[in-house]
Amino acid sequence: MSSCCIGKVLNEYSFKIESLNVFVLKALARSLNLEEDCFMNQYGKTSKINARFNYYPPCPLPEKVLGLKPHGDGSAITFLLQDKEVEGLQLLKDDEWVGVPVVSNSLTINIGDQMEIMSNCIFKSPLHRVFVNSKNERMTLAMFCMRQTEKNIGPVDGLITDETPRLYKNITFTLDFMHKNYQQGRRAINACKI
Ligand SMILES: O=C(O)CCC(=O)C(=O)O
Ligand SMILES: [Fe+2]
Repeated sequence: MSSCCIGKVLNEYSFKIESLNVFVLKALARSLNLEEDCFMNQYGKTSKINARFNYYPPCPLPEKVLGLKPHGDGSAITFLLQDKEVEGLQLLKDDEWVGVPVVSNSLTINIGDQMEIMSNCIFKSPLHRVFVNSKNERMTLAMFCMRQTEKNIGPVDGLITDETPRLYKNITFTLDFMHKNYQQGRRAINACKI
């Protein structure tokens, strides 16, 4: 596929992901009996999508190497197109690493740090990692939908009550902020907690 063709396909795919993102943001808001635009309003009309192509070659020492070290996504929502056949993604659930199965013709949807903040920790951004194997290569495409401008994000008003106090500061959650924490082996979300 020529680079021009890849650009066109990726552009079309991004538009489809953006409508799916709006659909998911509204559905998450409705599930909490909140006004359906409340996440989108914070998130802004100028939402950004970062696309990351992940390629994991076969590795002769899979028990010694990780494809991606444990991390939470910095997005609000991530839409992951997994490899058609090869598994590798695991997420931490109740202190155990659980494999995420490959389901054909589907997307894996992950909650990111920005949604954890906006929902005041009702929707949690799970720690996840990728393992490699010695036989097969693996390829995935992650679409990170996020707010990325200078505007702050924070827990939405309707979720802060006497019983459920605010857990996160209002913060400018940029990619830079996220990557700095990641490189230093820390979770950006922890730096947002009150
Ligand atoms: O490749 C995968 O299965 C997961 C990728 C991922 O977690 C990421 O790109 O943030
Ligand atoms: Fe991730």
